[in-house]
Amino acid sequence: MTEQLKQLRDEIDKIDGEILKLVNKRAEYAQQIGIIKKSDTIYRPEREAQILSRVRQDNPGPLEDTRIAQLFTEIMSVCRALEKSMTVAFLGPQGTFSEEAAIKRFGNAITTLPCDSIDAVFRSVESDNAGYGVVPVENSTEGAVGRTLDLLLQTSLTVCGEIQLPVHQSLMASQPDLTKIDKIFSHPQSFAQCHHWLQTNLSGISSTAYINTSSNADAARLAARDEHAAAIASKRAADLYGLAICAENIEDDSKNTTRFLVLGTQEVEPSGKDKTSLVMSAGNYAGAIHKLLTPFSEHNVSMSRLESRPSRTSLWQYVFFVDIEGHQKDKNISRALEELTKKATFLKILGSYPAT
Ligand SMILES: O=C(O)C(=O)C[C@]1(C(=O)O)C=C[C@@H](O)C=C1
Repeated sequence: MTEQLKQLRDEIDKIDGEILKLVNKRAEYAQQIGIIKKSDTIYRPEREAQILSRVRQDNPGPLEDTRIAQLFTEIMSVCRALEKSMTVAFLGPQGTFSEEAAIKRFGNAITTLPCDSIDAVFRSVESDNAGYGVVPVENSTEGAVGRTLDLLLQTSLTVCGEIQLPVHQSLMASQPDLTKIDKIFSHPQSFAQCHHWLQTNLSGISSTAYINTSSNADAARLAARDEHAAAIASKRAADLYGLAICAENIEDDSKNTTRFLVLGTQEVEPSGKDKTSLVMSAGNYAGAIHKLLTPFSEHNVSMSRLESRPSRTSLWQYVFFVDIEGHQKDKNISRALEELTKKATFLKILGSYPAT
């Protein structure tokens, strides 16, 4: 070993000693906070969002901001686990993008509960089998996830967070020779996200050989059992089911992103940069929607999303899912919501939470 290498490693050893002391000191403080909170909610999304925003802002580099956020998410995850263990339900099986989203938000020091449907994720949190649930709500290529919207309308749960996950699809198989492949398994949304790539690069495989599965991870599981099959799924699923990656980043839009919601039972306090989700409906007359939207413009509230969905109560009646910028405790928002209550035939506030 050269003298210079030894010196650098000695420096790293000293720093590791400091980090070790400091993270444990931090964990002790979290433990004390846990005692003060007693039976109160341990997970505080607004506080975690503020910590992540501060460390990103103060980050001198060379580590990238996203790496720093990952590191601090894990530090908070282990501190939180010391206060109380936490179970998070998600759309399974293991290896789905929903699981990735759950770990992106909560870190690895959680118990994960894979569920076989979006309905089951809602049910797990409603019945207290899990403290929180993670469900997909929209994809930048494919649009809204209807089932999630329908269940949000009925549930007693609150939305207490959002997670944006860049979604990169890979083609994988039990052996790397693509000429042997005669069928492809995947979730319908993933087929749609990779439509152009499949037509250009695998034109020999007819779309009748595309087999829909309930999740990407399930597609990987099925492909692992059949040497003539490939799957479109995440790299994580390939690792999990021992598949070889044949092609990476095959999504047609490199910015392909899925937005997930965190479901819980708590009202989240303002973080300083928040979003509020609500669902409303208007009467069936000319100008009804315009009337519903005026309180937002009058109180200077920005709307980041407006999605219509059949109400499922009567024919051609719609509900509108709306995301606005700010927290329901902000003055302009609470005033707009007060007026909206008078104008809407139905209004349900799903929750305010830190915007990402
Ligand atoms: O500040 C708190 O309330 C804590 O419990 C500490 C802590 C943290 O590790 O910083 C952990 C869990 C909460 O979700 C928020 C922050």
